[in-house]
Amino acid sequence: MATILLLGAGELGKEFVIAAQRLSQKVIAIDSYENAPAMQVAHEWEVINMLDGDALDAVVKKYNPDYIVPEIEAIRTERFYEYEKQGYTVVPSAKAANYTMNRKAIRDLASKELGLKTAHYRYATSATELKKAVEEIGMPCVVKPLMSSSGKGQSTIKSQADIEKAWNYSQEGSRGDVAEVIVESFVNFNYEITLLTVTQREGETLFCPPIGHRQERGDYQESWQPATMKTNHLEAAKDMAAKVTEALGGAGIWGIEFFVGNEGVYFSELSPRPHDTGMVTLANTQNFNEFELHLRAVIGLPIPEITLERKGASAVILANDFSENPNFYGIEKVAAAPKSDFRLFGKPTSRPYRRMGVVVTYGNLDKDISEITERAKNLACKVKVLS
Ligand SMILES: Nc1ncnc2c1ncn2[C@@H]1O[C@H](COP(=O)(O)OP(=O)(O)OP(=O)(O)O)[C@@H](O)[C@H]1O
Ligand SMILES: NCC(=O)N[C@@H]1O[C@H](COP(=O)([O-])[O-])[C@@H](O)[C@H]1O
Ligand SMILES: [Mg+2]
Repeated sequence: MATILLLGAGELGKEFVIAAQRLSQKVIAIDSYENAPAMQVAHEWEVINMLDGDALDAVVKKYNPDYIVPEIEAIRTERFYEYEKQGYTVVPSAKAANYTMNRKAIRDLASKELGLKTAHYRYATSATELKKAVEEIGMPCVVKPLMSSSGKGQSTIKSQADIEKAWNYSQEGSRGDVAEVIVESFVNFNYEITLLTVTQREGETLFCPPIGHRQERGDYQESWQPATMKTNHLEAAKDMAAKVTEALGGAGIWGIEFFVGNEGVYFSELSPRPHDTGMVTLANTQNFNEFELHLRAVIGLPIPEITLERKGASAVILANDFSENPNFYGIEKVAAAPKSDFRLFGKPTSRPYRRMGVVVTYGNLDKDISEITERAKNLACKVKVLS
C-alpha cells in the first residue's frame, strides 16, 4: 500500500481519494479548513496553511509519503524541488506544480520557450502599469491575478473606465503573496475545450476525447464529452499538450485548456491534476474516469488505452449565499431523472457562487449531445443550496 499526501482536499481530491481507496492506497488529505470534502473519505487529515513552507515541510516529514499529490495551486511549491532532491515523488513533478502555480511561469514557458500559440499578453504590477499594458494589448482584454483559479479576481476590460476597477478586483481575488496580473488580448473563440492528457512513468502519453465547456465569471458552469472539433484542430491541441507536458515532466493526468477560433487553436493554461470540467467523466463516459486515470498514473499502474464508452455532460450546483449550514433542496428531482446522477461535495460552508455539487447525465454514443447537456443544465437548476 502506498502512502499519498494529498495537498488540497476539495471535490476533485475527494473523487481521487475514492479512487485510491478502491485500490487500497493510504491517503492523508490536507487543506486549510476542517472537514474539507476529501478529508471525509481519507485515512487521515490535517489542517495547515499550504503557502507556509515550514508547515508543508512538517507534514511531509511526519507522513513520509510515497507520493505528494497537489490538488490545488496555492501551495508553497518552491519547496517541491527540495522534496524531489530528498527522494520524494511529487506529482506530476515539482516543476509542473511550481510553474502552474503562477501564470507567468507557465505562460512564458508555453509561448516563449515552446512557441505555442497563445493570446497576446503583458504583465502589470500596479494600476499605472496596467493602463500601459492595456494600451499595448488593446481592448477588450482579460485581466487575471498571476495567482488565482476558478476565475477569482478575473475581469474583462472593455473601456478605459474598467482599468482601475479591474486592478482593484484582481487584488481582491489574488491569493498568495504576488500582486502582479497578466493582461491577455480577448480571444474571440468559437468554443473552448479541455484536453485531458495522461503521462505515464512507463508507456505512452494518452489523450481523452476532448471536453467542451462553458464558463461564466471565469468559472466552469457545464461541460460535455466528446466536444465536436475538426481533426486538424484536435491534432494541433494534442501536439501542444505533448510538448508542454514533456517540458514539465512526470506522470499524472493534466487538464490542458485551449480556445478554438477562426485563426486556429490557442493554448490557454493547464492544471497538472484532474480538471473541474473533467468531472463529466464521472458519468462513466470513459473506461476510466479522470480520477482513476490520475491514480493509475501516479502509482505507476499501466493504462493500456482510454476509450469513449458513452456521451456525457455535467452542470454545476452553485450556492447563492453565505451559510454555515448549507442544505440541498430539490435533489429528489435529479434522482428521479433517467440517465442522470449527481455528487454533493459535502463542503461545510457556502458562499455566493461556491461550487457545492455537480449533476452528470449521459446517453449512448449515437445520441445528440445537446439532449444530454440540456438535461444536465435543467436538473442542476432544480437544486437549491439554502441554510
Ligand atoms: N484571453 C481570453 N480571451 C477570452 N476568454 C478568456 C481569456 N482568458 C480567459 N478567458 C475565459 O475565462 C475562463 C477562465 O480563464 P482561466 O482558465 O485562465 O482562469 P482560471 O482562474 O485559471 O480558471 P480555472 O482555474 O477554473 O481553470 C476561460 O476558460 C475562458 O472562458
Ligand atoms: N478550478 C479549480 C478547481 O475546480 N478546484 C477544485 O475546487 C476546490 C476548491 O473549492 P472551494 O474554493 O469551493 O474551496 C479545490 O480543492 C479543487 O477540488
Ligand atoms: Mg482555466
